[in-house]
Amino acid sequence: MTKKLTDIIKEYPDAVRTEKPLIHHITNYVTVNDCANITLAAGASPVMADDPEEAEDIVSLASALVINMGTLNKRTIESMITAGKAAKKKNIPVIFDPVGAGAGTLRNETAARILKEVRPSVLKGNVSEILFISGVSSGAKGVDVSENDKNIREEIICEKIKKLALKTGCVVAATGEKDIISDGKRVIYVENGHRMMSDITGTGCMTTSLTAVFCSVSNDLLLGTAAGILYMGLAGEKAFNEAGNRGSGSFRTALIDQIYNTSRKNIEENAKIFER
Ligand SMILES: Nc1ncnc2c1ncn2[C@@H]1O[C@H](COP(=O)(O)OP(=O)(O)O)[C@@H](O)[C@H]1O
Ligand SMILES: Cc1ncsc1CCOP(=O)(O)O
Ligand SMILES: [Mg+2]
Repeated sequence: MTKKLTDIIKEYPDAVRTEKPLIHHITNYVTVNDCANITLAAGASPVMADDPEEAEDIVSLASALVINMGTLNKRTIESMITAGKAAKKKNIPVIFDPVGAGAGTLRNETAARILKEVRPSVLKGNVSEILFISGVSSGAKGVDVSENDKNIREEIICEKIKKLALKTGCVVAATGEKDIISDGKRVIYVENGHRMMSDITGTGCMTTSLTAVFCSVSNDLLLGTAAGILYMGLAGEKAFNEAGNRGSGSFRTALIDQIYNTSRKNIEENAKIFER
């Protein structure tokens, strides 16, 4: 089964470089530049456009839409809903990252509203955000995973994700040391990555951008999502080997370099992706 998954996913980077899909982002102002650069590094083309007046025009040109609620405000909420609905109408995959869900009323209500009104194709967040949306009260204080949630048993997370996928109709992914992805029936685990990835802001957001990139060239959103997470994890491991000893700034640059230099050999030799 592992061989089959990697055999499919290893074709995606070449497809992206051939098709150069446009990825519309409505995202936060903390990590927006890293998201644009990781999208380019993967061979796709980013456009960041968050005004309600142009949301529909821009998304109609795109091959995928990222909705990232990291620095939410009333104006961008309107854009997220408008662009999200327009994308769904045109069958453009919508990747929703509910950054900070659980941290306050505006975020919590907006996440619920986007799930209900847009019905995203993929819901991808860190384990605290996904557990909160699935109804488990989260100990998270902001946008990072809580210590408490890091220790929740894998089987419990897996069950919650499967149920949430069935309830929302989304492919659901929870990231962390181990990443778990499900469409409600199939469950994929990715065990690549490095703990230094949580020493910089933006690894989650960049993973969401990559998920959108690969979903735009895949006809299987479960595999497109797994690919975004897998390639980010593989890049994290190599970036650590190359630059981890220099510190977190160099590690961040090395991560983008590794996506730029993604190789078939790396996925063939190092991917730890399993379907159980
Ligand atoms: N302890 C860890 N070990 C390995 N990979 C990790 C670890 N923590 C996070 N990652 C990886 O970092 C990326 C971002 O995940 P995460 O930190 O959960 O998201 P966020 O930045 O949204 O909180 C994912 O690719 C995930 O697999
Ligand atoms: C720090 C911060 N605050 C609002 S959005 C954001 C970035 C979150 O990025 P990530 O989810 O990739 O850690
Ligand atoms: Mg995040």
